[in-house]
Amino acid sequence: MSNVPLVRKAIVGASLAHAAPSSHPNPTVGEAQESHWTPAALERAGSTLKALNRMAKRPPVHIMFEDVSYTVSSHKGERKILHNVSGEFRSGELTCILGPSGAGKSTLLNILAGYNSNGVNGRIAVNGHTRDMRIFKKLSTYIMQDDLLQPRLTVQEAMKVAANLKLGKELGNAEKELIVEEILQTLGLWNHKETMTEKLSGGQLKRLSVALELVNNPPVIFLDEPTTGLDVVSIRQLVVLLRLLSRQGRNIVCTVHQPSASLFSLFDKIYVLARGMCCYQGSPDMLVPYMSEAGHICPTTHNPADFVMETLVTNGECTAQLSELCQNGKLCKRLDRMTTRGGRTPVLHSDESIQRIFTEHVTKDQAYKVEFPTTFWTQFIILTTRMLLQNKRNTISHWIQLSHHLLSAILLGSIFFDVGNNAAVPVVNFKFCLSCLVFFMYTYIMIPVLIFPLQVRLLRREYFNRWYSLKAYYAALTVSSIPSMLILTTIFLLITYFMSGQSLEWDRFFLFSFCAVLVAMCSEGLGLAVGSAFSVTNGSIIGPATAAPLLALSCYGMGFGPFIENSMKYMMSASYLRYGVTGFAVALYRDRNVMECPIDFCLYSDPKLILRDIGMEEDAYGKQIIGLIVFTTIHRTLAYLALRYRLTTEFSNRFMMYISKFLKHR
Ligand SMILES: Nc1ncnc2c1ncn2[C@@H]1O[C@H](COP(=O)(O)OP(=O)(O)OP(=O)(O)O)[C@@H](O)[C@H]1O
Repeated sequence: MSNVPLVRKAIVGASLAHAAPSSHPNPTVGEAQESHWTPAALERAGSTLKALNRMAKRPPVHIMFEDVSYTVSSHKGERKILHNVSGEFRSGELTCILGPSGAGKSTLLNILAGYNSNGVNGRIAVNGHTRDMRIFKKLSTYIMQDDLLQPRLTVQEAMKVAANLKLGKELGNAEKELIVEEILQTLGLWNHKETMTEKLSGGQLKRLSVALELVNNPPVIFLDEPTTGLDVVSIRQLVVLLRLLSRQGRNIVCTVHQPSASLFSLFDKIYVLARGMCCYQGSPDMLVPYMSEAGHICPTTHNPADFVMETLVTNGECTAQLSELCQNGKLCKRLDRMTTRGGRTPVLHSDESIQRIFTEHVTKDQAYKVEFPTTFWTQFIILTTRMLLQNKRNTISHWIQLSHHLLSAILLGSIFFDVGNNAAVPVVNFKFCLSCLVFFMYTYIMIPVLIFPLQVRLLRREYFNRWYSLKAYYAALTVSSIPSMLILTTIFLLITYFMSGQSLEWDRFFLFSFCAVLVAMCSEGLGLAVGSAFSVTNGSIIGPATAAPLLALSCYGMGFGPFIENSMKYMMSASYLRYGVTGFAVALYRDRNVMECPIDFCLYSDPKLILRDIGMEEDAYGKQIIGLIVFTTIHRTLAYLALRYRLTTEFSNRFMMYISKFLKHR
């Protein structure tokens, strides 16, 4: 391909280097405040990111990909989303992946960040070596389009958690605080450090997403549509910020829908995708000459980004033509000497020097240690503290749950008022046990089914960016839910147990309550398993649908206990609810004195007979507790595996693929 002599003049837009000098003695403190958050202030603020620069130097990371294709399978057959695209993204550069909607931008970013691996073919290399995901994940961070931030934490608290998890013992507390302060000041968030994350504006949220991931100074940052939903000023501020971060030696790659002309000129490199093919790769200045070479002349008054998008969308043959011209990304159009509009020349390492620095760091640098920066216990303590703080601040949820437990307890207490020691109505008291069982089952299955899918989205970014291990998160999740569960369960039981007139023996109350807590924990485990694997909509169907047969099995045999068939006994032992209801009944009736009989004759004055006729005569309390503990462990392990599978692979894609393959072969 011949070089095009025509080099388009600098495109519209204020140059960073033309910014006026600061009058503030400390630019990071004064000028990065929101009201003065100009590109010039940012540029100067960035140069004073001393704390970040003091951290372990990260090697330049240069990403090269060759003939990358991505195929998805569905019931309609296979569909190729990316068609053997190639390209390279270099350290010290800010790259923009551009293209019409549905071109495959997010898909390419997902693949390069390592978020998608299923159905991907081709070669992805990091500094000349085939990418090792375990190492690459430590060097890169991925800020996704729909990233959610942890709620009920202030900006500073969120940053502190990030620093404690991501920096570990590498630095002391004072240094971590300094880094947090500097990043917040640079990103114009220092004045909002006490603001709760859910109260931040869209632009501030995006900046906080970047700030959280900057804490450990990653050499590669991927951002999917960071400018979506922001106004022009915020977009510009964000891109200027990314540009200055790239100037510190980072490799920053983002997708942008439709950059304005001034924004376009801020990127060092443009990678144009259309219909899963690369149509251009190179500096923004070279795009117009490149298009002219292919016979598409951009009017001088036109924004080159708009022009290329319009041409690709309206001219069907243009995609294939441009893709051929740049060899689907194998060719990169650069100026011979790439100078920025301030006269500064970014240092672009030759492949050999990058290779050398990389190899040195592989052996020496902390960055290449594969383990997490903190130990399991540190992660567990930080995450448990965060979850307890978030739970404590969720006052609306507390009131809802407290009201739910109080009202349900009063309702059940009223329905079954004083039936506990009445030998004339033993079946009614058994129904009381069943009602308590249903209460604990539905309450504790449905809470995680409804809440956990959102938690999974919150967890996704932190887990993918290796803040902590899933085991530590899961252990913290389990432990942090126990205090409120214990308090609410005790309130419910105190009311219902005494209102329903059960035997006033503390040991019976304790055994009944212990069994109730285990039913609640076991149900919560089941709810977590459903919430980990399914969306709220599907989970709301699957949760109760799973519980219904278990409930039916738990009360089978009422009235004909001695005649329950062996096959049914086996099936009933597969329902954790059977252990629960048996535990309740045994706690109330085993080794108990004769009950009161307010009428002439009561068949069930002897509690032994009740246990016999509901088929629980032979059942020991300890066996029920062991059964509940075993099922709690099974449910919670299933939940952990479902969560892990969902976070580490494209679970739903694979699942759908297997289903479609299965249907096809029938
Ligand atoms: N797992 C999948 N299954 C089926 N189709 C998929 C899958 N992932 C992506 N696609 C399809 O691939 C195409 C490219 O999707 P992608 O999200 O990468 O586009 P994009 O360029 O980021 O679009 P936008 O700018 O609108 O976000 C779309 O048509 C999308 O429907």
